[in-house]
Amino acid sequence: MLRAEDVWHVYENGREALKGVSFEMGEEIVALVGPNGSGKTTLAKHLNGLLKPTRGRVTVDGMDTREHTVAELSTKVGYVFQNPEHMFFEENVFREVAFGPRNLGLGEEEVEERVRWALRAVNLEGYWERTPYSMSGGEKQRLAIACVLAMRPKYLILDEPTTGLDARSSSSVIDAVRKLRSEGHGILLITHDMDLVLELAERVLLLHDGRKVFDGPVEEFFSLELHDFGLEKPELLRISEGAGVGFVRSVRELVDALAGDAR
Ligand SMILES: Nc1ncnc2c1ncn2[C@@H]1O[C@H](COP(=O)(O)OP(=O)(O)OP(=O)(O)O)[C@@H](O)[C@H]1O
Repeated sequence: MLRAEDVWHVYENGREALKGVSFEMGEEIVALVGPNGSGKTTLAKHLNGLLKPTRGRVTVDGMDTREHTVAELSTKVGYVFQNPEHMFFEENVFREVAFGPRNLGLGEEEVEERVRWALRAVNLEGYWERTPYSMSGGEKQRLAIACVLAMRPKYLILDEPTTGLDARSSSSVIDAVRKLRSEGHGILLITHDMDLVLELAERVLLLHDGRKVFDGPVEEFFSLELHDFGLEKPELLRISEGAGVGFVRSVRELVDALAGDAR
C-alpha cells in the first residue's frame, strides 16, 4: 500500500501546499486530479520520498519515507515525469532502459532480462537499437515508462502520460497502463484530462487548495459540480446524459446502451 496519513507540506517560502491529506492505494489505477496549484505534484512526490512531510506520515508498503532514501524507495515507486524526452541521454533504447538496473549493481544477465521484460510490457520489443530521439511522442512516453519499470517498482506514478499525444499514441500508452495494472501494479495517474480519467481510472482523488475534497469511484466523481474545480465533464458523458442513458465509460458502451433502448 501507498499510504499518506494526515500529510501537511509547507515549502521553504511558507506556502502550505498540502493541508492534512490522508489517502491510500494498492493495486489499482487512481487518478489524481485538481486545478493548477492544488497540490497534486507535491503529494505525488511524497509517495516516492522526493519530498518529506512537514507533518504527518507517508509509508510505502510499510516503509516510512523519512527513514529510507529516494534510491531505496525508487525500487518500490517509479515516477515517470511529464515531458520524458528530456530524460533520455543514451545512444540507444537498450542502454537507456539498462541504465537504472546497472546502477543498482545488477549483473549483465539480470539487466538484460529486465530490459527485455520492461520493453515487452510497453510493447516496444524490437526497439533495442533505436535512438530515443528518433522515436515518436507515444514511443518516447512508453520508453520512459519502461526505464522506470526496469527498476521493478510495484507502484508507478505517471504525470500527464498522454498530454500532447495523438489519439493512436495515447491509446498505446493506455494499453500499456492497463497491461501493467493486470500484472499487479498500482498506478497513480496525475492528469487534467477528464477523458482519460473516464476511460482508465478505477478511483479518483480530487485535491483543491491542498486538501482532499473527494476520494471515490469514477461515476460518483463525475456527478460532482466539476466547474467548481476548474474541470469539465467529458463530452461522452454529456452526450450520454443528454440521451438519457446515464453513466458510460466508452463510445462502445454508449452505442450499446442506445441500441438497448431502441430495442
Ligand atoms: N518548490 C516550491 N516552492 C514553493 N512553492 C511551491 C513549490 N512547488 C510548488 N509550490 C506551490 O505549492 C502549490 C502546489 O503546487 P503543486 O505543483 O503541487 O500543484 P499541482 O496541483 O501539481 O499543479 P499543476 O496542475 O499546475 O501541475 C502551488 O501553490 C505551488 O506554487
